[in-house]
Amino acid sequence: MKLSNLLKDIAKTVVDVDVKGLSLDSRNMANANVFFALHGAKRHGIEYAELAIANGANAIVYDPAGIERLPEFATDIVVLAVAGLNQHLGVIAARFYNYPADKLAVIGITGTNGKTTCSQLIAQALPDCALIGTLGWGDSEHLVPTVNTTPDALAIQKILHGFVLQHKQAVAMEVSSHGLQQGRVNGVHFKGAVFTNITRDHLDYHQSMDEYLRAKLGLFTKPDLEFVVINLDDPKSDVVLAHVPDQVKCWTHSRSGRVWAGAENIIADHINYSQAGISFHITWRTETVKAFTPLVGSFNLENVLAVIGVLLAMDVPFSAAVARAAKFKAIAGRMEKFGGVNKPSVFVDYAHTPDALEKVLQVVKNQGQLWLVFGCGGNRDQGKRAEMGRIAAALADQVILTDDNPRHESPADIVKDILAGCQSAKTRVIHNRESAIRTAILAAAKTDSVVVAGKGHEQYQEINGEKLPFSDQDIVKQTLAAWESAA
Ligand SMILES: CC(=O)N[C@H]1[C@@H](OP(=O)(O)OP(=O)(O)OC[C@H]2O[C@@H](n3ccc(=O)[nH]c3=O)[C@H](O)[C@@H]2O)O[C@H](CO)[C@@H](O)[C@@H]1O[C@H](C)C(=O)N[C@@H](C)C(=O)N[C@H](CCC(=O)O)C(=O)O
Ligand SMILES: Nc1ncnc2c1ncn2[C@@H]1O[C@H](COP(=O)(O)OP(=O)(O)OP(=O)(O)O)[C@@H](O)[C@H]1O
Ligand SMILES: N[C@H](CCC[C@H](N)C(=O)O)C(=O)O
Ligand SMILES: [Mg+2]
Repeated sequence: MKLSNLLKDIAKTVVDVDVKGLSLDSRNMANANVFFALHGAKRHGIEYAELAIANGANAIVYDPAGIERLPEFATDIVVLAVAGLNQHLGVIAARFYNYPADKLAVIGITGTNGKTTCSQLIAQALPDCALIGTLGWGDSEHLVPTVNTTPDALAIQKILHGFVLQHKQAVAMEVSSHGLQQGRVNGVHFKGAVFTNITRDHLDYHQSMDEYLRAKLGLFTKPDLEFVVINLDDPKSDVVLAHVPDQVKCWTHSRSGRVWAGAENIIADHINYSQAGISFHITWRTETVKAFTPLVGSFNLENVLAVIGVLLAMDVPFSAAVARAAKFKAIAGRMEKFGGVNKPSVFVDYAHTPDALEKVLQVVKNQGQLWLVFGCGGNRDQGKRAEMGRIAAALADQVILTDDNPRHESPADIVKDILAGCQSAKTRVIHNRESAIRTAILAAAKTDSVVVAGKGHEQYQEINGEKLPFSDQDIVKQTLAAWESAA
């Protein structure tokens, strides 16, 4: 394939090259000869062009933004400027991989919370459905880890191409607001788009909640979208629905009885939440049936309803969709329960936003004393810290503030920000996360509950750019064994 074909209607190529492969990272040029130098958040890829050339690049396509003076390259290197390159990259990669998304039913899921849960449940329910998201990409049983929830534009097309070769039928893909803003999903043809909710997060990156929502809306105006599934109980659902083009079929769900005129509405009522799961009645069109899912918490009912919406939109019969919900398996690091039965119940959960933390604590409340161990990530939204502190103080009986990926920030400063919302006798600080978890569990009575929030499935603690091995799940298991021996 020629570079001129890849860049058709995007940039004019005077000298052409045969394209062997694409890369946007000078450190990873294996099988690639075209290097895309992006205007990054921290630096410009052009700084690495020489290294890319040393590693095999013979064409450099760069974003002129942020470049004062272009370095001098050898004459046999093709050098091309493309304004707004990151927004074009997805289409360029889609062309290179022959539009893999057109051969798959790609379902994009966006929202502050619930993306991983919904995508995993969709993959559990649909045959030959692959995943791309926080837990990795591939089959749910064999996920390849990803750095980002939504990978970069080149990686996405390459992954989708691999799915086509493996004869996958569908893909459930988490679409983050960063991914949308940076054009990582441009060139992906989505069949369906799901909106879970929007609450505070990522205001370090987006300028305001309006900007954050604006980024998310980008998923609902993708060309050739066939259907959307919208959570009508989220206060911003009207805004999302208002942006959906007329020809796209709308599915909605609610627990409140709300319906949307002209949409296919799915309603849950007679809801009974328990530690064993959720039983409810579900109504679609004129049919009402009894339903059950083993997942716990009101937020998981929203996730399950969204997934049932996707299944219906994909022509799965209503009874089959409801039957699948009864078989859903819990997802790693999301309300993952350890202990219980003559031991404290310990929940490892990925709540790292105020809304998620509040919802998780509400689920576990009233099971003895409620212990909470959590912290907030460094180099992320600082404003959410005090809010999470306030929620912790309001809902938990004992709070231990600890470290959660401090990255390049001082752990003491992060905790200080959280403490602004929860300075009280019930709060103490133990920076070492292992000690914090051990302290909570060993002090808990057998009827108590302990929530360890924020890291869920993560297998590391990120400090100063280094990811040190660390697992909440492992520490919880070890400490529960120690609790039992001491009892
Ligand atoms: C702030 C942000 O989103 N950054 C993402 C962005 O990197 P960047 O623009 O900061 O890149 P940079 O470090 O400035 O480098 C500029 C360019 O030079 C290149 N480079 C850099 C170094 C080098 O040696 N050689 C080289 O070629 C880089 O590949 C890049 O193209 O583009 C990269 C490639 O797509 C992403 O991996 C990176 O995510 C970083 C790791 C990150 O932490 N992102 C988080 C905030 C994020 O994206 N989170 C969302 C949402 C999470 C959720 O709520 O679920 C996600 O989708 O993961
Ligand atoms: N629908 C929901 N509404 C509110 N909170 C939720 C919902 N679903 C899950 N949660 C909470 O949010 C946490 C993260 O859930 P999940 O991993 O599914 O979200 P996500 O959107 O993929 O998050 P991330 O942005 O980090 O990828 C869960 O551990 C739970 O505490
Ligand atoms: N995808 C989210 C995950 C946060 C998880 C938490 N453990 C943290 O590090 O803040 C982010 O990158 O903001
Ligand atoms: Mg996720």
